Amino acid sequence: MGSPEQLEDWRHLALRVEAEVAKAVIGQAQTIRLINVALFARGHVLLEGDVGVGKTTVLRAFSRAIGGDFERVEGTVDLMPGDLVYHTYVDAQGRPRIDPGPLLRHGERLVTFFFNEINRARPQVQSLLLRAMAERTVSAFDREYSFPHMTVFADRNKVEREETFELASAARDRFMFELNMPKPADREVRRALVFDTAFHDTEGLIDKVAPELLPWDRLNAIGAQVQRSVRASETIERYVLDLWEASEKPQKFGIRLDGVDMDRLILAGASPRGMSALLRAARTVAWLEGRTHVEPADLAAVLPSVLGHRIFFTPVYELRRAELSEALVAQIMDKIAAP
Ligand SMILES: Nc1ncnc2c1ncn2[C@@H]1O[C@H](COP(=O)(O)OP(=O)(O)OP(=O)(O)O)[C@@H](O)[C@H]1O
Repeated sequence: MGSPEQLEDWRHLALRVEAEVAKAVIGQAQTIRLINVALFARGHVLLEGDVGVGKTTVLRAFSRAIGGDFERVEGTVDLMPGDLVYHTYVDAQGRPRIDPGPLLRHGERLVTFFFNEINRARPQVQSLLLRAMAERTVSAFDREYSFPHMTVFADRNKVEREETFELASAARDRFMFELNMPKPADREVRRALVFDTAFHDTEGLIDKVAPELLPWDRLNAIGAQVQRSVRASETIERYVLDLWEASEKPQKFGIRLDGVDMDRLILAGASPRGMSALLRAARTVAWLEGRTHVEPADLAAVLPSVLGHRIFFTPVYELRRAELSEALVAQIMDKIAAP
């Protein structure tokens, strides 16, 4: 078990990781902070963003800074669950061979697993991934492979909807965050991305990041230690329970959305798993800020990313989910008075 001093050392390392990643990826401070929170809160991340906003670059930069192995898989309609587990080919002597596939071949060194365009992969593939995320083990070749330090980042292409398999609601709930990585709005950042050739060369950007800063095989232990060391007061407990209830019955808290029949909007609010993810993430934010108590600001920092993908609407409203969930979470933060 780590002492408070050790936890403080780890905090400095965690902040150093953010600073290193920010050398490669500009104008994405919030995304970088939240990815770091997910790493230390030991949660998986659903990434939703426009194309070409630097998703791959930010993940490769993180992978280099924290160390361990990186693996990337492309979701396609013909990908089969077995393709994640083994790889078949014919060797130089013409013999058929089977090797461990992308999930297994790194053994315990697998730390960052990037599943690109998860909504192009069939539900069978998605469910294998979800099982691997929850258990961090897979059985194959008559033995169990474990990858206890893995964090999954799954990207959902939001531009195209043709030939896609949307993640089921239960699947979305397995992700601690859904992060929306926006195009930078700042003109100076935009200018640099277009005119500074350093940002046209991903390899060069990744090289700027200092490598292997963290004892990545201790992430689980550090994360658990953070959870034990950061307290939530009774006032915070009451506030969180109100937030939870507001995700189920927003009308009870005076929340109204334009053009929406509030009595028919919600199919299901946040799950217990979702609310515990909220607390784990908020404690991690508090720790990164150098505090030992959760404050409402820590909850506010993660609430949209934790709650947005976990509120389920009735079918009439589900088509407008992106717009409605953002508006609803904003009102929940607005209407429930922070202690
Ligand atoms: N904020 C940023 N900071 C640094 N480089 C960026 C940023 N946004 C985009 N780029 C650059 O744009 C290019 C595309 O980035 P990248 O491949 O990481 O995007 P992506 O979101 O993964 O794309 P896709 O949606 O096609 O998978 C890279 O050369 C990358 O360095």
